[in-house]
Amino acid sequence: MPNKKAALRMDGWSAGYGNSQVLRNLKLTAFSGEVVAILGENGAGKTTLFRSIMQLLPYQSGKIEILGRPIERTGDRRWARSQIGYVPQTHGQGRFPISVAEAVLLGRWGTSYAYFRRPSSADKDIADRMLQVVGLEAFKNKDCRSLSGGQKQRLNIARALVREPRILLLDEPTTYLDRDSQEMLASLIGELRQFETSVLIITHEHKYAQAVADRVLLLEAGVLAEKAEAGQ
Ligand SMILES: Nc1ncnc2c1ncn2[C@@H]1O[C@H](COP(=O)(O)OP(=O)(O)OP(=O)(O)O)[C@@H](O)[C@H]1O
Repeated sequence: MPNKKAALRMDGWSAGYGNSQVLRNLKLTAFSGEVVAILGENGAGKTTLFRSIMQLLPYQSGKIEILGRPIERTGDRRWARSQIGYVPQTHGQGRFPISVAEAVLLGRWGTSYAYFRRPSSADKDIADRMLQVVGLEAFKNKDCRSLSGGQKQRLNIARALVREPRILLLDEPTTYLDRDSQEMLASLIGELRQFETSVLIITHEHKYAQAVADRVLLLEAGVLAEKAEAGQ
């Protein structure tokens, strides 16, 4: 059951590229511990919505609040990004000869350790915990290049989770997954509720959205609308 603290609030939000407006007057609230799926056809503006939430687009108009804090200035934007975990659609992992555990630990880079600071035992503990959460514990010493597509997706999620984000954005997480892996991912998303993270998933798979989300929203030509209650 999601608690009713808003992790993200957008109101009257419009955004786009240069003179073109992609998102129009959008209103969106996502609560802590809630899973929200955003459905939309190609070009509907789903990625643009994620870019907006991550404060990567120039401001057009509207209000956005993360954990109750209005995001207005550069410092707010930097802080907002530190609260958000993003799992991209592409694998992105597996190009370097490092272990799965090391790849997950890299997710902590820039939080508690960076250039002249080594990862602490607390960093390593949280990396171990998230490896367990995503079910990759047995693979921790394996070369991350040897993982399957579904396992790489899990690794990406663990790497986002070690930053302890309050909002987790999953961009088309099922793209490279077979049915079994899709089901495993659905149960993993369910488990994420325990962290009181607000999970936003963009997808164009209606059935998957209904199965994993508490709420399903439909983005059509830059306009967001409530679809149907999940599970109906
Ligand atoms: N960097 C950009 N510069 C200009 N226009 C862009 C840019 N990125 C996206 N667009 C345009 O914005 C609109 C929405 O794109 P967006 O990538 O948000 O859609 P999407 O719903 O994620 O699509 P898909 O399902 O195909 O990934 C499209 O018309 C696209 O051409």
